[in-house]
Amino acid sequence: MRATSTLQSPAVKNTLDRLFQDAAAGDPAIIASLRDHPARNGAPTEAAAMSELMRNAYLPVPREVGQLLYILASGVRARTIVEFGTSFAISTTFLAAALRDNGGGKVIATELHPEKVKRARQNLADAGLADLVEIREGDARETLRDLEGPIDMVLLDGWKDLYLPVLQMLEPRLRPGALIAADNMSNKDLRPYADYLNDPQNGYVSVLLPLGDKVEVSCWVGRGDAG
Ligand SMILES: C[S@@+](CC[C@H](N)C(=O)[O-])C[C@H]1O[C@@H](n2cnc3c(N)ncnc32)[C@H](O)[C@@H]1O
Repeated sequence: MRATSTLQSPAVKNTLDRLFQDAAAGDPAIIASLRDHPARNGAPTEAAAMSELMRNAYLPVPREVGQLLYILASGVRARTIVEFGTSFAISTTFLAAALRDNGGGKVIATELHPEKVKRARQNLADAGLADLVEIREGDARETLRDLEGPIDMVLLDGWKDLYLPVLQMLEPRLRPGALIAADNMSNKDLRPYADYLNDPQNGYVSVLLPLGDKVEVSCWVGRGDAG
């Protein structure tokens, strides 16, 4: 009998359980070891250098945020989803599971660290979802530049200073009603992003959800003549 949701299939469930366990076992020590690093104390650090420091850290969305991503992608019957910041593909797995249940589509994912790209591809293969994901290795500002629309949904979960430029780059290809989920909104570096999304002139209706480290969920309504 078919499971009600692909999230309940043994391959997806077992893969997510293993990845969340590995993240819980390893991430706290990595993050603690970097506590005094200049990059964690506000000093500007180039995206690639930061990714190298975090090469073994999962930094995943929590399970409830993963569930939210599945719900949003299912709710808008997404076919094309863009993900900025893939790491070991935990969030990607939730998004791809929704695509499977929507009848197909593609997550265009992007990750800067080559070793993480390899591990993410393996994890997606283990979950039986590799056919629904294209991982573009490199800097999102380059890898997502030539993307074809229309885009139904975007997840922003890379380094925080790039949420706004990456979203603005994708904006011309958002379809009306596209959903944007931005994780880690409690990070003060995301104030300019929140301000932009909450200014109605910019074409979004937006709300902050108290899940995990806080998630901003926004709907692209466009910059038409609001009268
Ligand atoms: C918070 S983690 C992503 C976690 C992932 N979404 C999950 O739930 O499993 C952020 C990831 O974004 C990647 N990243 C940061 N800046 C990037 C950029 N400019 N282009 C592509 N990837 C980037 C980092 O290497 C890191 O692996």
